[in-house]
Amino acid sequence: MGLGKRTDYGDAKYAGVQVPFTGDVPATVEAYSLCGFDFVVTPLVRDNWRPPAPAVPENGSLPSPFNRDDCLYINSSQWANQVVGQVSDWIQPDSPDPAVRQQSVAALRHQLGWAAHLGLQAVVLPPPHRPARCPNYAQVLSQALQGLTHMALWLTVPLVISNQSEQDQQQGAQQGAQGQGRTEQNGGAGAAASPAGPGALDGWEAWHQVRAQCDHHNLLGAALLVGPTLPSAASLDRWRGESVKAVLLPTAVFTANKRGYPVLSKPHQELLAMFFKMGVQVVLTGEACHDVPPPAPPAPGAPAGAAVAVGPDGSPLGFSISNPGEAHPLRPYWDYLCFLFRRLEAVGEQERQEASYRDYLQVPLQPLQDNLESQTYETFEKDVQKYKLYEEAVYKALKDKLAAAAASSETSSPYDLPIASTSGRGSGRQHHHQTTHGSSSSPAAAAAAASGGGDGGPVVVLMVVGAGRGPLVRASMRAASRAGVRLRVYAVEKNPNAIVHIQQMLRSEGWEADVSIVSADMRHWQAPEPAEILVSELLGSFGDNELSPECLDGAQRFLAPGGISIPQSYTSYLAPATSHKLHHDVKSYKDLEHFETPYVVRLHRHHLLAATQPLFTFSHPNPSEPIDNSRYASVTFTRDPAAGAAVLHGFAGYFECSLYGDVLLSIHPPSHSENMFSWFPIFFPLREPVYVPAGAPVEMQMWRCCSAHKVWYEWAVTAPVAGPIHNVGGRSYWVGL
Ligand SMILES: C[S@@+](CC[C@H](N)C(=O)[O-])C[C@H]1O[C@@H](n2cnc3c(N)ncnc32)[C@H](O)[C@@H]1O
Repeated sequence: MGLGKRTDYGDAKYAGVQVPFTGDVPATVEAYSLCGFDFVVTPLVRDNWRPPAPAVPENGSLPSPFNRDDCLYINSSQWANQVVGQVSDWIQPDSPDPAVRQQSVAALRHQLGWAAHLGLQAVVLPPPHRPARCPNYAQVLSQALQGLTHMALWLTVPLVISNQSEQDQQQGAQQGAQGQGRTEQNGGAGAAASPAGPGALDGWEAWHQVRAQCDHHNLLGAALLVGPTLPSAASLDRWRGESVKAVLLPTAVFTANKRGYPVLSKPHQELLAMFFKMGVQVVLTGEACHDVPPPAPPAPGAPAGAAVAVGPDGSPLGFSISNPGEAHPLRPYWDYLCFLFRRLEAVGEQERQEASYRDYLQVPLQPLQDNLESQTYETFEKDVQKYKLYEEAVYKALKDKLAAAAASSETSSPYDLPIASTSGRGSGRQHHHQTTHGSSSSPAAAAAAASGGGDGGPVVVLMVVGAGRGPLVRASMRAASRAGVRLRVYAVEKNPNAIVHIQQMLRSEGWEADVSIVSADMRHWQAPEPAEILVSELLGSFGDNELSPECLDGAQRFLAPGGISIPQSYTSYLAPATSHKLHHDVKSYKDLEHFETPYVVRLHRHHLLAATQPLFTFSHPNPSEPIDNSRYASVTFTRDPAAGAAVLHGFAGYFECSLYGDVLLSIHPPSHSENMFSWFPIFFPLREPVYVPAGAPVEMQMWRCCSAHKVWYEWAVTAPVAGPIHNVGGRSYWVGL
């Protein structure tokens, strides 16, 4: 029935329970569903079942591997949705004993085949018995995965593996191998520095061994087995980017509170909260092992025979116990999971709206090369916070201009002011008529406007370049009104369709006299007068990737000496990232091009392996002569050794932008502008996942390349191992100039 009614954490609301082998699946499912659990995990065969000898009978027909009574038997899709199969725990495909190995491989194949035949949604696989080296296990799984279309394999991965059991396994393996006249190399995983603590192995290493050999197959996921001792928080974070399908939570991990109810330690609660938020389901394992007091007497008005359900602290949970399942010994564990799930903070409105974009690959916009659609502008314009920041930046710039003008007026004549001294409404309107009909305004009209009668207040020439449907014009007008300044605005936009919306805005706001619309490419427009302030928003998720530098280099011709560009500068940032989901989605295109394309993504199930590093900075206006917007950076990301080894799927990119003075507009996580949602991060994928040993730094190279008609990025990993340079010569992805 779900841990709660909330839907904001996806499938995490469905909890499962591991149960012994059952011959009567419907009755078992029913009993545990009365107790609250949504599905059961049950063995596919009886414990004592072993595969038949491999001999083929004389008549050529293959022997049936199972009898009806030996194996899980279901014949209804309803049960298939509520049953997850469990592969026998004794199976050891990498046993040093050849007989055990052969029998294990045969049993694993039989059981996987049977589970697929039943149409189960998933099966839980036993943990690799030799976590440091399990090629046979991986090979059988790999073969099975090739034939599967929907059934998932959930590999049990203990978060922490006892070192002793691994040593025993290795010794056994060496003895076995010597007996056969050959030796085996240690796979390395067992020898790696363990974030699991002394005397323990890192379960992540075992997981990585298997999934790497299974070529990162999407139907192979991890079922994380939680023990009483947890590894470091930094190492647990790695699972955020992995394909975790379930958390196996033994009843033995619970402690008892003062009233005897099963509860979890604070670190375990936090771990569970992390997985709930990732949408991961919990499966309770083991028998009830807490002495829970009998249910409290029924609440007044409750149905006859009902008892009140209470939480671990004894407080009523708001519902009555009126069915036998609620008196089930595992019920207090389920109640506690409900309690933890229900108390999670609600997902914010913004995050809820973005939920459908989570980990969804989008190719970045190219607003210079393409004309954006009205709906795209409409989406931009919903971001109130972005325009507030622009308004603030324009306001501060105007205030500084006024202050500078006032300071200079004390020492010189008013005609020297950096601000045009007057503006006549009549001249302004005329000016507007000229520009809306053509693609440029007339210098004569501008000169007339600058000297025209009017009310004698200060007038600042402000140009919005790349005005879209006009929201930055609106923000600038608001800032001017706050600062007590009159603006003469030029709204320059190369998308003729967007201009229709600006015209409408000017009419409805009565700004026709103050704003001139210019239908032109800012790089080629001949401005009738210099601008004191140049406002633009040409930023992509990586800052410069929508070609703001190239456009503003063209536009700065008409910025007055000492004029201000808003933004003043922007810097891109990168961090190495694990994201199984993104890697899989890019890979599913089955071509090179998609691995050499950066994507805009609302990153969700991902993990940053190290802190971000700054990459490329652009400042405006740019006084360099000639201007060179190509860039190269070599970046090293150091990692906390306690975080353990990890896998690198690509790089997450962000930008931070100084609009003016201290007004910052940022999607860089440490400084992200509050409530701003216009940009999702960017993701640069890698063709092959890279194993990063514990504590090993990641080094990458990134180039911003420019030619006459396009700009593109190339990127490569150079440590811990060198990999291919991606997108050489912009062969797969570029931004058109
Ligand atoms: C990201 S949109 C921003 C639009 C608007 N300022 C806003 O905040 O909603 C960038 C706009 O700049 C325009 N643009 C891009 N390059 C341009 C250029 N070289 N000259 C004129 N407009 C340009 C695009 O057509 C687009 O309307």
